Amino acid sequence: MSLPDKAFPVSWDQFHRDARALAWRLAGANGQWKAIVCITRGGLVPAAIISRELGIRVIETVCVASYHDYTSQGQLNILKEVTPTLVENDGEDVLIIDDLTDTGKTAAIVRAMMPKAHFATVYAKPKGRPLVDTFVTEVSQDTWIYFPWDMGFTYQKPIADDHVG
Ligand SMILES: O=P(O)(O)OC[C@H]1O[C@H](OP(=O)(O)OP(=O)(O)O)[C@H](O)[C@@H]1O
Ligand code: HPA
Ligand SMILES: [Mg+2]
Repeated sequence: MSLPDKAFPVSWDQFHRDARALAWRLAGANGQWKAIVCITRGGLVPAAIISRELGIRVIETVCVASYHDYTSQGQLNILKEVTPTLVENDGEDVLIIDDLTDTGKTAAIVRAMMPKAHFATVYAKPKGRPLVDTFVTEVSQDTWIYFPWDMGFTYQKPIADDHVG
């Protein structure tokens, strides 16, 4: 397991604000979306917030798993495909939501299923950025984003304990 150099921890409050900021951007994008397809599991949380903000009540899933042991990506497994009615017309008027795009591999696979859909993530790293239509915050490729649903409270050492000089 290799840990990226930098950490970008996100609290529930910040995630809610960032997902709402994504909804504002999408509202300005003039899309008339008939459904949200969220990429599980990470896309479930922003999809709930965006569906509330944009009044989209049809929510579908595409179930993909790739990061098997923490930060190392393995084979991409599609555990469940999207319902065929949404794939018709190449996913026109469908909004695809995920929490982030990193290498862009997940986005590329799901985009290929619905090439005309609008793809949105809350966070994006440089490699994945070209694959998304709308996102809120970019972080560098050597940063790991820590989501609030993966975290718990732990003791933090004082900065001075590790500070030399
Ligand atoms: O751009 P990529 O390098 O493909 O990585 C991005 C994907 O990785 C994470 O999901 P993961 O497969 O870990 O599953 P999870 O959402 O169930 O945690 C994240 O939620 C994205 O879906
Ligand atoms: O930076 C990340 N954080 C959490 N999950 C992820 N899956 C791919 N990249 C990341
Ligand atoms: Mg995911």
